[in-house]
Amino acid sequence: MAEKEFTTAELVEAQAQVWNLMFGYLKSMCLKCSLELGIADVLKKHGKPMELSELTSALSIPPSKFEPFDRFMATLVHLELFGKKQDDLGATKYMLTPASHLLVKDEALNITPLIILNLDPFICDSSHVLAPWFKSPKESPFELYFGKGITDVLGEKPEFNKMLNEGMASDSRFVCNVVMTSCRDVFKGLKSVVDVGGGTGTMARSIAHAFPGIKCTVFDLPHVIDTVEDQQPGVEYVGGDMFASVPHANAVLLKPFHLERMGGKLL
Ligand SMILES: C[S@@+](CC[C@H](N)C(=O)[O-])C[C@H]1O[C@@H](n2cnc3c(N)ncnc32)[C@H](O)[C@@H]1O
Repeated sequence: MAEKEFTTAELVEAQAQVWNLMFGYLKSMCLKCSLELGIADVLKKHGKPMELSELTSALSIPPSKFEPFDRFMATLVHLELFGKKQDDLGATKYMLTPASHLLVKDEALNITPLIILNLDPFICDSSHVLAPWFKSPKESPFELYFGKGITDVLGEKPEFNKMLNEGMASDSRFVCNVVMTSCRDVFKGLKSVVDVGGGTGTMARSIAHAFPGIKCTVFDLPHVIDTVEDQQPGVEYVGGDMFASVPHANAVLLKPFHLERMGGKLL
């Protein structure tokens, strides 16, 4: 059967689609840049919408970068990371949106450590070798890129281990808040819970705090459990390999597991 011919209009639309994919990484980099500049923190501290000149002054952006910064803010507004409105005098003012609220560092529910983790070259770089990975015997792109699995690298490099644990803990704080306010019923009747791959135990600590009658266990690889400094009484910490055995409990919590980080073993 002859291959379907595409119309010029379809191909022009397709080109826009491919361009969108081609430059998709810039959305992530804009998020990273806004975090590093501390735009959300400055807006939060100011307490009300800010004009561009106020933002550039608070962020110490030099005049030579005013124009690109203006375009950068327009991009962030387009991405709905920040909002803008005109005041009564017609001046454009920038403000926080729910998304940028999550970037404010001194807010309890900020998820900045998770963003820092996932946009660090340590995590991103191996995505450049996806194609060779499909044709290689390596278990993960990470292993192909770094020559060893992420667990081995984390065991050797405490700074990455710390970044991973802080990133996951910030995600857990967020999820805990949502679960504890909206899904409390799932814990009804439980006497014990084991958080498998529970990291530093943020989730288990919250459950133990909210439901003192539930025995909570954090189960993770030994090198992770060994680094937990503030082990809370009432929460048990157990090091081990989930593929060997898991401590017994009424319920098992798995949150969230990246297959690549598990060496692809769950695939
Ligand atoms: C993506 S993190 C999630 C951490 C935590 N559940 C959270 O949401 O913040 C995955 C966790 O699984 C742990 N892990 C990986 N392989 C494991 C294994 N074989 N046995 C137990 N834990 C493992 C990692 O050390 C890491 O802490």
